Amino acid sequence: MAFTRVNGIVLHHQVLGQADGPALVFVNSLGSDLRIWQDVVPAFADRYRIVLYDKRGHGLSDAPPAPYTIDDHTDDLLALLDQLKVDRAAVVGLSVGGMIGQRIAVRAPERVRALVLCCTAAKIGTSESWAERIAAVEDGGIEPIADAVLQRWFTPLFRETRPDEVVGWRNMLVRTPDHGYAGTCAAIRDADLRPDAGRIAAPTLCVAGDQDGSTPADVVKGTADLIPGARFALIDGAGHIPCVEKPAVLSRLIGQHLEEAGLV
Ligand SMILES: O=C(O)CC1=CCC(=O)O1
Repeated sequence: MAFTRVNGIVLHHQVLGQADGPALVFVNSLGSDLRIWQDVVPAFADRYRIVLYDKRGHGLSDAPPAPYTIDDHTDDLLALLDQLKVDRAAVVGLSVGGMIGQRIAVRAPERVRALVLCCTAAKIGTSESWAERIAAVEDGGIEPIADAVLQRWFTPLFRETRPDEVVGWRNMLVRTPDHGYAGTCAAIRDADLRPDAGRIAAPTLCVAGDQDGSTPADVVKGTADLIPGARFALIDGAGHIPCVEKPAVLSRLIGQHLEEAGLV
């Protein structure tokens, strides 16, 4: 666990694995923090230098006043990599984390060796849907929307058979600062990365969950189709957070992609 000041805010991050291995960065989703990667990291810790962090407004990182932009989040990641002296990294991003991954691949292509875009898209939702969500959170906090979010995060099977874990991940969600959450909703609302998707040069794998209620498989596939050479993979029995629900399957897909990209 470490804390670093970048762009005027403190970011919480962890560096694990092999100090001299290729860098592998994981970027979390809306309402989550770096703990969502805990069951994926062990598959890579023997070969990679792994960087986990809480993006602004989330986890133990600072939550400056809303709103944020995807470029704010991207600036934070670039500054964090500078601080850690990581010149180039493979980037795995979940949902809004995948939007940050797409943006860094366009803005700083020399720093991205490979990209895994998990349950994400170049455009997520509509301005109206995000405006509604921001208004709801500004009005009553995250608690009243939490159960609806959890329904998109996890499949019915996961929710029925692993209720204590659902409670734990729900606790993570509702403990996100309201303005950190709403600020990142605004970043997603305002981001349309489709015009630049064709400029992504990093080898890219797009992964979808077959029961994802937030970025359905056809939406993820639509983004894969915009990125030159991108591959698409579908995980059966997964919602929006396969790093929690299907970590072994996701780890295998990430590992194969990184090998094909020549990282190890
Ligand atoms: O809360 C959701 O609907 C899931 C989600 C959308 C963007 C993100 O990062 O998570």
